[in-house]
Amino acid sequence: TSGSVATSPIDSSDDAYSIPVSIGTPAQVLNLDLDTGSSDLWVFSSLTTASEVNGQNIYTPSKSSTSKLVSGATWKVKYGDESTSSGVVYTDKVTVGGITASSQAVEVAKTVSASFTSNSDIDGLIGMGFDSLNSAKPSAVPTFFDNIIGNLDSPVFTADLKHNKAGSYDFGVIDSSKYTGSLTYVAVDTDPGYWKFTSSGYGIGSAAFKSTSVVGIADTGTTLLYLDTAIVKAYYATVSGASNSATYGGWVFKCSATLPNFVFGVGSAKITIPGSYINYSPVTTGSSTCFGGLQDSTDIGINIFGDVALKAAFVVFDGSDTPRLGWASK
Ligand SMILES: CC[C@H](C)[C@H](NC(=O)C[C@H](O)[C@H](CC1CCCCC1)NC(=O)CCNC(=O)[C@H](Cc1ccccc1)NC(=O)N1CCC(N)CC1)C(=O)NCc1cnc(C)nc1N
Repeated sequence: TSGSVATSPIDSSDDAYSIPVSIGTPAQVLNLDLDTGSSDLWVFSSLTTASEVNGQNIYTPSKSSTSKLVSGATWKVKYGDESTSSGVVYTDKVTVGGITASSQAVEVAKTVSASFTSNSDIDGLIGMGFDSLNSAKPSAVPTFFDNIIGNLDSPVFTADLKHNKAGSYDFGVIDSSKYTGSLTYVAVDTDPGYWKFTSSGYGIGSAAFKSTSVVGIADTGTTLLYLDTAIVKAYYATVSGASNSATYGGWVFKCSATLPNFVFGVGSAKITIPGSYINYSPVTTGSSTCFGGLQDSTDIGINIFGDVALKAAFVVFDGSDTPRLGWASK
C-alpha cells in the first residue's frame, strides 16, 4: 500500500507544517505536526486540563468505539524549545493519507505547557523519529511509521515541504514527479534516535563550495536551520548590517536586505536554499528588523536541518534495515 497527505504551513512564516489525522470510530480529525525530530504521537484531548485548551481540536476517547486504555502507561515529553506535555495512553484506529494503523498508540495529553496552549494551529504531534526517542513508560510504544511500514510497498516516507503553500508527505512510494534530477542517498546514524546524517559541505552565494563534514539531523519539527558558528558567521558577513542580537536571541538584519543563497552538500549533490527563505520573518509584527532563518547551533549541541532547509528539497526518509536519507532538488 501507499498513500499521500497534503501538509500546509500553519502560518505565513512556515513556522510548522501540519497534516490532518483521523483518530477513532467515527473519525475524529486533528491537525498534527509531523515531526521527524521526536517519536511520540500525542494529542490534545477531553482529558486535557480545560484551562490549557484554547481552540485546538481534541480527541475524545470515550466517543470512539475502537479506543482502548493502555492501563499503567504514561508519557511525558520535553522539546528543544522547552515546551512540554504529558498524559496517558490509549490505542485506537489512526488513518493518515488513506493508510490505517488499526491499533495505534495515541498518547492523550492531560497537561500541556503554555506554548502549546497558545498555538491553536497544532492539535498535537505525530512523531516519525526512531523508537528510542519515544517517552512512554513502562515501555516505549511504536510510532505510526513502525505500525504501517510492513504494509508499505516501500519502507519509506517522503517530505515535500513548500514555502507559503501546501506540500505533501507520501508513504510507501517515491514520486519522481516531485523532484528534479536524481536522489542522492546518505547513511543515517539512528543514535540517539533522530534522522542524523553528514552533509558534505556548504556554499554561500556565488563563493566556492567548501567541502567539510557537517553532522546534523533532518527535523521537520524544527522551523529554522541551525549550523556551526563558523558557517553562520561567514554567511552573515555577506549581509551588510547583520548582527548577532542578544535582544532577539539570534542573527538579525534589515528586512530590506538581499540575502545570498545557501548551498549544502549531500554526497556529490548540492541543495540550494534561496536567500529569501533565510529572510525568515520580522522580529515582531511590522518591524523592519528581520530574524534569520539560519542560526547558530552552539547552544543546541547538534546541527538541525529544519524546515528552512527541508523546504528547498525533496527528502526520502528510508526506514529499511539500513536507514538512509535521500535528497533531491525540486
Ligand atoms: C521529546 C523528545 C524529543 C526527541 C525532543 N525533540 C525535539 O525537541 C525536536 C523536535 O523536532 C521539536 C518539535 C517541536 C516541539 C514544539 C512544537 C512543535 C514541534 N523541535 C524543537 O523543539 C525545535 C525548537 N523549536 C522550534 O523550532 C519551534 C517549533 C514550533 C513551530 C511552531 C509553533 C511552535 C513550535 N519554532 C521556533 O522555535 N520558532 C518558530 C517561531 C519563531 N517565533 C521562533 C522560531 C528532544 O530532543 N527533546 C530533548 C530536549 C529536551 N530539553 C531541551 C531544552 N532540548 C531538548 N532537545
